[in-house]
Amino acid sequence: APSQTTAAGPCDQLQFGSSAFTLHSQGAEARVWEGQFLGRAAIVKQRFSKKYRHPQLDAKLTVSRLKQEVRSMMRARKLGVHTPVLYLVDHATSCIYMERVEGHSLKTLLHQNSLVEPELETLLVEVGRTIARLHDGGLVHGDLTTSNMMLRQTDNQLVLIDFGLSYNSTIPEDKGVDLYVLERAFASAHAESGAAMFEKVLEAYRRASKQWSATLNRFAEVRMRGRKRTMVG
Ligand SMILES: Nc1ncnc2c1ncn2[C@@H]1O[C@H](COP(=O)(O)OP(=O)(O)OP(=O)(O)O)[C@@H](O)[C@H]1O
Repeated sequence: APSQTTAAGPCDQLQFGSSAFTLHSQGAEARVWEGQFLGRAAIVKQRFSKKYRHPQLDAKLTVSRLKQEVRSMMRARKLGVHTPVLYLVDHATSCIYMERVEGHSLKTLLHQNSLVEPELETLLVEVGRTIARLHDGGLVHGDLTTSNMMLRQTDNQLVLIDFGLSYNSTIPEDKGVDLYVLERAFASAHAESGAAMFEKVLEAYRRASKQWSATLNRFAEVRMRGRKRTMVG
């Protein structure tokens, strides 16, 4: 039963029933664990407290971020975007148990040059369509990078992960910033071909999104502001 979940010690161990989880990675606000959940490969994302924050404020923030992340994952799924299957939300330990997506991130695949045409083009088009689906549904991802997009080996589907910074918005500026973050990610992680790849993503977005005009106008403005900042700073 879910109530058996315990996080022993200062969160350096994680246990569900009799199965133990091993630490996969540690970010600034969350730890990611790997293990088995009811016989399935699982990832557990655990939010932890920030010592410098006021304890009560901190607890409230942790709870609201956890809820927001879960809601956003579910919302994306309703919009037809693939996200990890949600297994369990444990508020007692601030943990989200979810499907472990089998496969690699887009970042890894692009670095390894393991994608060749026409698969690469198909995938970039899918990225653009996926973001359009999120945005048209009023959801902004908040951390669109090629590390947060995975190609699931079992069905060759593009799966979006890490909804930790996602929020509801229909404001073109917010969507424009979302696209700008992805453009920067392509440019910095995939130097030679990054710009050309992002152009394909953008073209697919333009074709797929009903609100493309307002969003892409804002995106152009966000981009200009970004450039000015780089030139000054
Ligand atoms: N459902 C999943 N299936 C497979 N791998 C996952 C899954 N969720 C997370 N990961 C892996 O764990 C890493 C960190 O997860 P996530 O990005 O959600 O946490 P985070 O602490 O917010 O990280 P970041 O600092 O990148 O924002 C991912 O980059 C990915 O490699």
